[in-house]
Amino acid sequence: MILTVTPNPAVDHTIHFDEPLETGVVHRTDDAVFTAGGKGINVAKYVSALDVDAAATGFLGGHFGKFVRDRLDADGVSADFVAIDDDTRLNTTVLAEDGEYKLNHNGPQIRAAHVDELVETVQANDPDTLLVGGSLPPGMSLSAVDRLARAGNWRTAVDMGGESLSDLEADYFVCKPNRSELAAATGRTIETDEDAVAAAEELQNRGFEYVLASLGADGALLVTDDEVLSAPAADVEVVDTVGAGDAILSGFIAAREHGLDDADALRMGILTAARVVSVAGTRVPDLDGVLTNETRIEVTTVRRR
Ligand SMILES: O=P(O)(O)OC[C@@]1(O)O[C@H](CO)[C@@H](O)[C@@H]1O
Repeated sequence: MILTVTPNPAVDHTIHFDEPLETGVVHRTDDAVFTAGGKGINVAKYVSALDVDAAATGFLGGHFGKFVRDRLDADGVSADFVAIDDDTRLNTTVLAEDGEYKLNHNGPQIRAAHVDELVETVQANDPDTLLVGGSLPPGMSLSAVDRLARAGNWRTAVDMGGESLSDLEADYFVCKPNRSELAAATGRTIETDEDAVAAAEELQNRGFEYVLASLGADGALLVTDDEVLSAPAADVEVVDTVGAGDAILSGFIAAREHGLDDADALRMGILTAARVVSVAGTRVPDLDGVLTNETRIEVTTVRRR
């Protein structure tokens, strides 16, 4: 079973405008989508839709917290969250003619007792795989992530900001940096494909079993002990890119749970992301055909290690 931890869940609010945004103008729309989000929650939703036994935990409070619980319930994702006093945040994505704007709140205050309760919740669920995803809310330190990773016999995946990746100390199964997180984690400038490979390899050498680097329109890289694999992005019409990284990681983790090899896991990540970017916000798209690899994605070996 996979348990995802989202320390800082969100109601994802996605609104669309057929015009560029301008200061001093009231833009109006009737196109709004609300979903339960936060990186770990998205992974729980997507892997559940890929036939993997999954549950979600983290901190939830207030009306938005109730919204997230209700939506997970409606999506059939089991939830075991620690209740907090302050309100879960609302994150807004504005899709305008001039681009995609992502506006994230820092989130509610977390106390030490909440973190203790979270560790106990994870231990009670005793997953095979734990995933910690997204930003840390005020009051929760990075050492709490190492504590979660070390609190039982699970393998732990992380999807966190680049600087955080370089400061983690426990052993981790996989991390999923995007291009800027790779740069932040390694201090390297990433301009070419070769730069991305070198940075992902450097990160893998620091003790991650796998580094799954999501490179947007350039697809993704998977670095293992033995090789570096690369896959292009699928050719689809993109509505918005929110949740794309969570989807790549979900496809990868789900494939591993289904016993598929590294190349198929990378393929499944790409295919899951292609479906997620084709719908607004972080709602669960139709994932039929992803498990059976209906659209073939060419995976190439960049080099053996
Ligand atoms: O502020 P964080 O925790 O880094 O990211 C949160 C978030 O932007 O990530 C998800 C998409 O990956 C969204 O569901 C959510 O709003």
